[in-house]
Amino acid sequence: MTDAYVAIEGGHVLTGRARAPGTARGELVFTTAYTGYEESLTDPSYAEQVLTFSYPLIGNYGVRDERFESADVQPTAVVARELTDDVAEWLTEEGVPAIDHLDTRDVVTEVREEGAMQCGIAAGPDATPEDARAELDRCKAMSDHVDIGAAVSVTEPTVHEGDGRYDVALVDCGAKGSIVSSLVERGADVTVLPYDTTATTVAELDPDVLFVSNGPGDPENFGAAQELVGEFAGEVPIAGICLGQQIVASALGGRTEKMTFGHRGVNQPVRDLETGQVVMTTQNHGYTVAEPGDDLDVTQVNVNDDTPEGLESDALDVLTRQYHPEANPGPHDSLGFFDDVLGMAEARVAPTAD
Ligand SMILES: NC(=O)CC[C@H](N)C(=O)O
Repeated sequence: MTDAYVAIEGGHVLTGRARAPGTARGELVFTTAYTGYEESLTDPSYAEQVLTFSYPLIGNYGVRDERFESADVQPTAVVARELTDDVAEWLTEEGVPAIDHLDTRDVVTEVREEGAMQCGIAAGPDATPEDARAELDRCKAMSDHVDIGAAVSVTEPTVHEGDGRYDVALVDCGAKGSIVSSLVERGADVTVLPYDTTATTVAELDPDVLFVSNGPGDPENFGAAQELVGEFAGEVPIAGICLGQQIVASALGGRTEKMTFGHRGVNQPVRDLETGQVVMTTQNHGYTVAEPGDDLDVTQVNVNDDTPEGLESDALDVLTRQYHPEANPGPHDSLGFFDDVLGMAEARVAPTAD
């Protein structure tokens, strides 16, 4: 049945089957993750994107909200080879258009060759290719979503209590829930702060770590978070994940750039330059740090393309990762990152004699 359309930048329209009705637009990206569709679909980093799953069957173990990373489905629309009824019903309830029965190999090949592209979606009994094209016409470039932080961040500080051993201020640029829980489980009280929090608020909290979260869009559209990093670097240990790494690098004199199609999946190999060890990581990013700046060292790289996966400064107590150590979805190989981050806090909580 053909009742769903994907209009792709450049003009052509792919056809498929509507699994959740509606119209939408966004940046067309793909993930190779073969598990963790609930986590991916609720990851705020996917805001303003149309998420294509390259794995051919999505939804075969149902939908359970305990696996959600946020309260909402975050991509503007979903594309897959085959979506189960469970996922189709969930996306219908959430009002997020979904399309299957198209050849996702073609979509992935095209995105790999042309880069992440704008697209328009129309799905449902009355949908037409023109509806999809009209959505494409209204689609903005990712970097033009200058207010994207406001759409995904808390509006008021929110406290998640651990056992009070450390105080972490988490700047919420679209944080995944499991970043918060990874810190709370390790004894941190986590104050989740709006993406545009001022230095005065952070100074009043006097945290042991300033942590910049993952999130959607272009890191250059997170000026307030960059200012916080610039203000507190050298005073308070700083950590960042994904968008957080990009924001930290930009704030400390580095530079970010957009990648052709990015890294999205759960088996991206990352090499630690000191130990030589390679770990499998979860990734979801379309920007990368092009230059780390003078203060930060690249300590980990992507095995496939050598892009920076870890940045550190011993002098400034900065530790960031481009991948997602919290997993959800994906392997748990790098959960130790959270111990290392809280290790920086340990030095402040219980300073050693030297
Ligand atoms: N997962 C993330 O934090 C994504 C970071 C950023 N929006 C990017 O696409 O590169």
